[in-house]
Amino acid sequence: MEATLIQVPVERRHRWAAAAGAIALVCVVLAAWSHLTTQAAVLRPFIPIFATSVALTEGLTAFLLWTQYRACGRFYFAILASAYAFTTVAAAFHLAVYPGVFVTVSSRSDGSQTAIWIWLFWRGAFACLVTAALAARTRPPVQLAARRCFFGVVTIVGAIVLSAALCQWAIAERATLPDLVANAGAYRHLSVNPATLVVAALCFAALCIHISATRLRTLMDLWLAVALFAGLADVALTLGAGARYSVGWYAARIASMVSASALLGMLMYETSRTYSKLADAHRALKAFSVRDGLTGVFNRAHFDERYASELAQAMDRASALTILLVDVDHFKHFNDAFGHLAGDECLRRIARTLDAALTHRTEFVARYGGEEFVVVLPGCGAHAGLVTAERLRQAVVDLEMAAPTPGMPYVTISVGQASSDSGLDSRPADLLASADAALYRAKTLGRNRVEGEVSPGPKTAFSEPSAIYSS
Ligand SMILES: Nc1nc2c(ncn2[C@@H]2O[C@H](COP(=O)(O)OP(=O)(O)OP(=O)(O)O)[C@@H](O)[C@H]2O)c(=O)[nH]1
Repeated sequence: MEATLIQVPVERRHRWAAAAGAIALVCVVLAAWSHLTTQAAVLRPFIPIFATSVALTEGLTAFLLWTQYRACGRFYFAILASAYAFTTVAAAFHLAVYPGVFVTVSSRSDGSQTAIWIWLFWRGAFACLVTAALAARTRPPVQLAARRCFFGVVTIVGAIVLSAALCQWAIAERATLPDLVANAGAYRHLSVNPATLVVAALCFAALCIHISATRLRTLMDLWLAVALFAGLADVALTLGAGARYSVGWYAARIASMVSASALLGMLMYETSRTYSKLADAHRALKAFSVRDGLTGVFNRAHFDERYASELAQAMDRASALTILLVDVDHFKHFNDAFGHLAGDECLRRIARTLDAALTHRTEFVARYGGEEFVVVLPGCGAHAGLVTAERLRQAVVDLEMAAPTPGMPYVTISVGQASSDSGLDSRPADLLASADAALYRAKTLGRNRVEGEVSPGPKTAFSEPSAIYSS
């Protein structure tokens, strides 16, 4: 799984999605092109909706880019986040000064000029900052967490302060800044003003530099190109629109929304995919972490946790629970005679056999350590436990794995049994100690046998040594 989106290579489906977005935008531009200057209805709520949605999407994009920066330390993401933070602030100011939203339409102190100057800063700064980010693309990540945080905060806060300062300056200097919009919102001076042409050139250059520098190899490159392309379309349409609330003006605002949301859509989609991949990886890791690497049955840590909770549940429900401690007989001889690899294979086969011999979903086998296994049988009393233990012992004999020990043709196991319904103290450790004592007896009484701890009454051997011993 890729650590950050900068490393996610572009796949065919990504190209199709980005191409679909760009083609939809081109269709909007073409559809509007011959009617750019046609006046449309003046929808006053449009600007608040437009500016709020742009500010929100760009703010969210800045935040997600910041989280990418925090995760990987690549300064590239910090600069991109600052580009979006800049435009978030500019969009908010744009809304605040737009004529007819919070200020009157006609007075000289309104935002008839400042709104468009702020829009120019917004478009120009976005193009510049995205291009500046390219320079940091190949820089190694900032490793130290404190430095990472410091540089990131300085970059983003710097962009926010710069944006707010430029917007404030545009508001303060509204009397001296050249007029871009004539009375009644006509863009008479807009397309001939050098500032506008510089911003248009910056947007075009940013798109070309971005494509040639990145070759659109990663997801980030691809969707940033869509955002830059939409930004350029916004500028081109605004220049051709002729006036506010014309067809071209509305089309430009749509392009601006595409520019604001292109990267956000990709970031949200990829973040949700990353979460589902993480959940899969977590599930796989969890399943893997409870298994013993050699035998594939549950490991000791899982046994410790699950055994205690199964026993507690059995106590709560007043039902029984049996545990069987299983030890491979004379396993050292086996290893010495056939080698450790054969010993490993022997343990694997015994583990599989024990596991396969269990009949209930709640029963389980774990490797207790070395050549010892433990079997937990919830809902199983002392007598049924001894029957199961005997079945397991026989199943291992039936494997007919050759043993090197004199008088023992096959590998065998000894089993010590203890049950919670035997009148014994039923704390997990006590039950285990009883099973261990029973196993010890099975060993001392000749191996290949089951010994149970049944109380009250004398401790009983369940099975006599098998016939294979006496041969
Ligand atoms: N191949 C292999 N051997 C192991 C593994 N874990 C423990 N052993 C071996 O198991 C053997 C256990 O020996 P002992 O404790 O003397 O027990 P034993 O020879 O089975 O004798 P009894 O238990 O008294 O029947 C040691 O030789 C360990 O090296 C393992 O993962 N793989």
